[in-house]
Amino acid sequence: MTDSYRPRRSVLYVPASNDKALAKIAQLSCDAIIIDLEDAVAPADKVAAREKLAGIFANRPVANHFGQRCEMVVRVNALASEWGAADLLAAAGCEPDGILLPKVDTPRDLLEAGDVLDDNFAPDSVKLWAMIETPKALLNIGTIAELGRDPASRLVCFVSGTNDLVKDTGVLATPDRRYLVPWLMQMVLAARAGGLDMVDGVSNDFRDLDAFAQECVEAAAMGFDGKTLIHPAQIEAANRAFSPSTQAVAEARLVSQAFALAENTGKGVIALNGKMVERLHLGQAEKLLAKAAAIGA
Ligand SMILES: CC(C)(COP(=O)(O)OP(=O)(O)OC[C@H]1O[C@@H](n2cnc3c(N)ncnc32)[C@H](O)[C@@H]1OP(=O)(O)O)[C@@H](O)C(=O)NCCC(=O)NCCSC(=O)C[C@H](O)C(=O)O
Ligand SMILES: [Mg+2]
Repeated sequence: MTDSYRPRRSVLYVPASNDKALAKIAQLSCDAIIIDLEDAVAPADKVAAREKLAGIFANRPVANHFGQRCEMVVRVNALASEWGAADLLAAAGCEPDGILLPKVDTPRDLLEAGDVLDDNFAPDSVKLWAMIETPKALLNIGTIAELGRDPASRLVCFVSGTNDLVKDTGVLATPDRRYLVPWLMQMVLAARAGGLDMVDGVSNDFRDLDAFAQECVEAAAMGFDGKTLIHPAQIEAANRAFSPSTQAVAEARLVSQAFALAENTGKGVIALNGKMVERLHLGQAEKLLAKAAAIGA
C-alpha cells in the first residue's frame, strides 16, 4: 500500500449504453465505477457508447451522495479489435482515473497502449488497469506484473475476468470457485510482486446476495483488495468484506502502541498478550490503520 492509498473494495461495472444505470452513479457508495465499452455493449452500439463518454465525464460527480470520491475508470475494447484504438483515445481524452484494458495477454499489450497514451497525453496522466482473463495472461502473469514497478508503464491495478477464464479454459464454474482458486491466488501473488492492486472478478448471480457476501469474505481472505460488481445491490457486502474489521483495527492499535512504548524503543521483537510481535507486524498494523482511516472505518 502506498501513501496515496485508494480504496478499491467495490468496483461497479456500468454499461456505457445503459442510460438508466448511468443516471444512478452519483447515488452509489462504491469505491470505483468502470464505464464499460467492452462486453456489456453490443457490437452495433459500440460507436454510440464511445460517443457518450465525454458527456458522462462532463457530468461526473465530484463526490457521490455519501460524500466519497469515486474513481471513474473506462473499460475499452481490446486494442486489437476494430474499436480499441479509437476507444483508447476517446477514453483518455475524458481524463478518467484509469483505463481498463481487456484481454491482456502479454506485457506488450500494455506497452502498446502506453505508447499511444505517451504520444497523445502527459506521462503522469491516465493510469492503466489490466484484465487478467486469458490463459496467456496467466502464463505471463509475472512479466506483466513487473510493469507495475515502472511508473512509466502507467499500470496500477489488475482485475480478474473469471467469466472469460471459464470460457477459454473450459473449467467448471462452481459456487465455491474451486477450479479457479489456484489461478486467482496466482494473480494475487503476481500483483503483490508488482506493487499492484488486485480486484476480484464478478459474481453473475446478482440476486443471491448471501452467496455473494460469502464470496467477498473468501476473496478478502485470499488477499484481494476488492471485487468487481455488476449490480448496485452488491456494493454493501463488498465494502463490508474488504474493510478492516473492528477487531483487526483494535489489534493493530495495540501493536502500534506497544512499539511506541519507551521500553520497546529499538527492539525488533516483543511479546504482546502472549504472542510474538515483530517490527514487520508493526508495518502491517500501520498499513491496516492507514487503510481504516482512509475509508473511515
Ligand atoms: C445484470 C443487469 C442486466 C440486471 O439489470 P436489471 O434487471 O435492470 O436489474 P434491476 O432491475 O435489479 O436494477 C435495479 C436498478 O438498478 C439499476 N442498475 C442495475 N445495474 C446497474 C449497474 N451496473 N450500475 C448502475 N445501476 C444499475 C437499474 O437501472 C435499475 O434502476 P431503476 O430502474 O432506476 O431503479 C444489470 O445489472 C447490468 O447490466 N449490470 C452490468 C453488466 C455489465 O456491465 N457487464 C459487463 C461487465 S462484467 C464482465 O465483463 C466480466 C469480465 O470481463 C469477465 O470476463 O469475467
Ligand atoms: Mg471478460
